[in-house]
Amino acid sequence: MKEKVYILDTTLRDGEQSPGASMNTAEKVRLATQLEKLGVDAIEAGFPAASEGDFEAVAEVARKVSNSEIVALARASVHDIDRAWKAVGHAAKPRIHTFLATSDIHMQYKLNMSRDEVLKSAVDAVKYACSFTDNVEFSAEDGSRSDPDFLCQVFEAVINAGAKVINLPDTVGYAVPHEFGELVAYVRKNTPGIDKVILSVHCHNDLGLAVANTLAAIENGARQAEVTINGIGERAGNTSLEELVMTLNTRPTYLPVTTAIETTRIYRISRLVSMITGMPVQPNKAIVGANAFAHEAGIHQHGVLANPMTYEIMKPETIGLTTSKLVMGKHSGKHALHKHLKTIGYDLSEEELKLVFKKFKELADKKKVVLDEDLEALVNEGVLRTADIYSLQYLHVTAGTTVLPTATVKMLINGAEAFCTGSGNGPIDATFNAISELTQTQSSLLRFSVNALTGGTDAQGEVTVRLKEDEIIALGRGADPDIITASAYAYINGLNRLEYLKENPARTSEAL
Ligand SMILES: CC(=O)SCCNC(=O)CCNC(=O)[C@H](O)C(C)(C)COP(=O)(O)OP(=O)(O)OC[C@H]1O[C@@H](n2cnc3c(N)ncnc32)[C@H](O)[C@@H]1OP(=O)(O)O
Ligand SMILES: CC(C)C(=O)C(=O)O
Ligand SMILES: [Mg+2]
Repeated sequence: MKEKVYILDTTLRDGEQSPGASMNTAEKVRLATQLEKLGVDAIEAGFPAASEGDFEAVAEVARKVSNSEIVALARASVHDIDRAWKAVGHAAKPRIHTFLATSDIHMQYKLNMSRDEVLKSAVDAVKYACSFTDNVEFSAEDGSRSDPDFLCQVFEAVINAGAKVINLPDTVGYAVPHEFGELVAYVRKNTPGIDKVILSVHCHNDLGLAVANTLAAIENGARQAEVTINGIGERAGNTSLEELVMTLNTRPTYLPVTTAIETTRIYRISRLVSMITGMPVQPNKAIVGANAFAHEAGIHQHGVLANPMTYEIMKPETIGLTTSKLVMGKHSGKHALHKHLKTIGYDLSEEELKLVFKKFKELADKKKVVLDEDLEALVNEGVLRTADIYSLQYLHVTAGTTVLPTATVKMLINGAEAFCTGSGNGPIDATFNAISELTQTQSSLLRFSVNALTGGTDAQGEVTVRLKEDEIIALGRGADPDIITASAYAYINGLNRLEYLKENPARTSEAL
């Protein structure tokens, strides 16, 4: 039988201490309701003495949530504890969390207090909080940099004063896993009464070790982990809930513990936190990053198509995603391209695939991600087309603030040279009018879009047009550093496709 590790989520308190991540009451309530559904044992909703707004938010969360404990943070002071209790006293399961620093540097420079004064103040605070509720947590701020014997002395005293949860924070993220694990073991061995309470840890990620330190602590007997969604929190953040829980879930024999977290809710709550706080999740973030279940390299994509477990240690469904993603880019291979083309409606023969694959690689060298629309154009161009009727030979455009935009176009039409001059509202309109005049076509332009294929003012411009003639629709695409030339290529490309589709109506639905 596995022992339970209690999860205290502090996204609404320490997470909110991320610069710019402040949440209002409605946002805190919305998140707290989702955290409750996620199955966290306790929600630290805020620091009621910090402001009227936070007091209100904690009080409202305490009204709305009934399954998870609602925790309010307070300094070791009568005023803060009074505010904390006023805010959470009406919760179905309230907890007061009071804290005081125990490291020499914090006591000397920040608190201006001696060890004896800190010991007394911690005991007084816990006793006062216990006059409201028997559910009191005490944290020794900067515990990991405190003298271990003094730490044990303070813990013993606050346990005797009534604290039910004893928290050992690595406030500044200075600990390393084996050392932090040893400190937890030391505290367990040298604090009388520690087995009657829950030993908790609260790690920060300044060295990127918050999750590793929390795991080391659990390995050594800690049974509450303080975490945040997406690992947000003061400075570099806190232990990330999703990384901790998914490590325990994915490696079930690593530690003999379990949590009550409903993992299939992880992805959506990660998105919600990101949306509410305005803090984007980095794409390569473990578990919830956009790339965590995305594969770009051809060798990986081939493996994943054969059996996802070749390159996926977790099923995407476990965190609430429907599937993993095969991203079409310059590292993709033929297997993935074939499969992807099928999903967007093109079942190509071996020969056709070879042709499109070559063009796909050329395009992928220029573009970061190849979109479905690009693939569609490649298929249309490479497979669904015969020799062009129209091609551009020459284009000269005059445009500016004081001249009528004019375009002179020379084309090859069925092998014969032809040229004419057209005018229009702008240089592209003038070019299109000249081409339309030369080709004597009646198509209408349904869409015209310009994208930069690369960055900077020297970017390749890519133009896409959608043309319609007699109920037949064709896409045209052209690329050139000059967007007027790119537009001419796209228009002529679209006209060639229209001609082809008129001759081959069976291909029409594929080209749409
Ligand atoms: C590690 C952590 O995450 S701790 C939690 C951090 N969270 C916050 O700070 C919440 C937001 N904070 C605030 O809104 C404000 O700092 C308040 C309302 C709490 C206090 O504001 P102020 O009274 O203006 O004090 P200020 O923030 O400048 O300084 C902190 C004071 O608290 C004292 N203090 C710090 N920690 C504690 C503690 N655990 N117990 C008692 N006093 C403490 C400091 O010594 C200092 O006291 P002083 O004013 O007598 O010098
Ligand atoms: C208040 C305490 C638990 C804290 O956030 C820390 O020490 O990092
Ligand atoms: Mg903290």
